[in-house]
Amino acid sequence: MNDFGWRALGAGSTLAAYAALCASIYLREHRRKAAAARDSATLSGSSDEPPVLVLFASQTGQAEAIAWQTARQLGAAGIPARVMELNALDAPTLAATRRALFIASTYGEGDAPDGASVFVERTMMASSPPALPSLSYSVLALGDRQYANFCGFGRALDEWLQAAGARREFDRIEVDNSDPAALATWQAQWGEVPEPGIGDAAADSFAQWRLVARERLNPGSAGGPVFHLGLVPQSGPMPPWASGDLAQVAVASDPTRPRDYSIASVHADGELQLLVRQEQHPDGTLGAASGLLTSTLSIGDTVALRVRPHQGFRLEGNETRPLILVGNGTGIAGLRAHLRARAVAGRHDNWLVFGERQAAHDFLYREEIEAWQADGVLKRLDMVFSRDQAERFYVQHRLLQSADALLHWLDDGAAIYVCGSLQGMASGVGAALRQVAGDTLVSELTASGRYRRDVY
Ligand SMILES: Cc1cc2nc3c(=O)[nH]c(=O)nc-3n(C[C@H](O)[C@H](O)[C@H](O)COP(=O)(O)O)c2cc1C
Repeated sequence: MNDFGWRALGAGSTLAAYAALCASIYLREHRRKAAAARDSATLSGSSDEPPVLVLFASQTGQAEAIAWQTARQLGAAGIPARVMELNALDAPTLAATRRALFIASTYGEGDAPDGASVFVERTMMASSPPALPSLSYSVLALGDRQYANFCGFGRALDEWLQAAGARREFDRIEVDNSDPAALATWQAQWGEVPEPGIGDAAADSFAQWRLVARERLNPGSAGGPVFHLGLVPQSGPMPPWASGDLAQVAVASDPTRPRDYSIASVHADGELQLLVRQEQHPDGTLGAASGLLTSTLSIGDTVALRVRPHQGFRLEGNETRPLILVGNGTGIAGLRAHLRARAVAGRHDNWLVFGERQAAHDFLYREEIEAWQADGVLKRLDMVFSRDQAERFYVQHRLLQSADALLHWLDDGAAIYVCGSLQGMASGVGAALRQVAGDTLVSELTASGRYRRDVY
């Protein structure tokens, strides 16, 4: 599942049930975040009723979208609600809370998503965890049964809350991908179900996009073939997106699991570009989505696709900071979109640390990266080819070697963006960062949005 350029297993089909909603209302919702809590408060029957905390633990935004929708539903029922990322919650606030709803996804191998990692470290693993005798709570756990630790984090959170003495208001609900029944059960708990309900109107938001370009970028590679693709809508204008966002590709043979790809271009490019590694199964057949995109489709053919906001990997909030961009393989896609955005914005304080196998075959987007280096869009470039020397050497090793520079950039306020394989690369980069900068600083960077990951 590593580095095939898609993350279908995880981000697939619950998204299918949400992405249309998200696509149409996400930006509006984002702007309404501050207003939402206020709205719900004014809808409350009694002004001194403390708000219900609606807490989300999210990696790619699904749990967050459900949290906002749940808060709106509560507001409509006259119950004031306050939405918060779990990382923003501290033990005293939780201990003082009477009612909380937790919406939590699972990543890695049963781990918390990045949006909860600081809460796990500071509160769940604290040597003296808080006592929560006055808290009544419910958990909605998002996950995918294809993973061994189905809903692992949601379950761990539920158990931790029990152990802290909190009272379960409703039994934990576990959502396997788009399972509409589970989502409907969750909604039914919070009063009248709004129109549209969670997941409604999702299926029709895919549009047909035409493949206008396809080029293999790594001929001769020892790894799977990697293709750069260009797509434009078959009709109508291109929908907006920001660097960091994802594109979902629908697969006819597997309609409940659309595949997510990091968008490699910016809107101003006039083309939605993807970088796709062709996945080959042991029996020789190609991966459903990667095979469709890299082999079955011909130039001029169309594919069902939609843009998916990925708030957690956007540049928002870090526009004026130096950027350290770290990745491997097809992870260059998300980093390239950010670098193209930075070039347009005239921000040249960018450091790219990118890993692949061999310079001769795997230097993806070589001309572009070298041009950025030449014209200063990249202030620093570290290309790390693992197989060009006797000992395997990866991006995390380069970061360790460059500890002084890393600390210097962080001192200057840099934000770190990591895109690519979760196993091996992103986990190794996380460990290297902790080794160089210390656990406390890394937690602070995560909590303040200066350490963001698009990993799969
Ligand atoms: C790399 C990766 C690892 C995942 N690991 C698990 C897992 O161990 N257990 C599980 O139930 N779901 C797992 N998932 C599925 C996600 O929890 C699920 O897609 C969830 O709905 C995502 O919600 P979010 O967008 O709020 O983060 C994983 C997904 C990805 C992409």
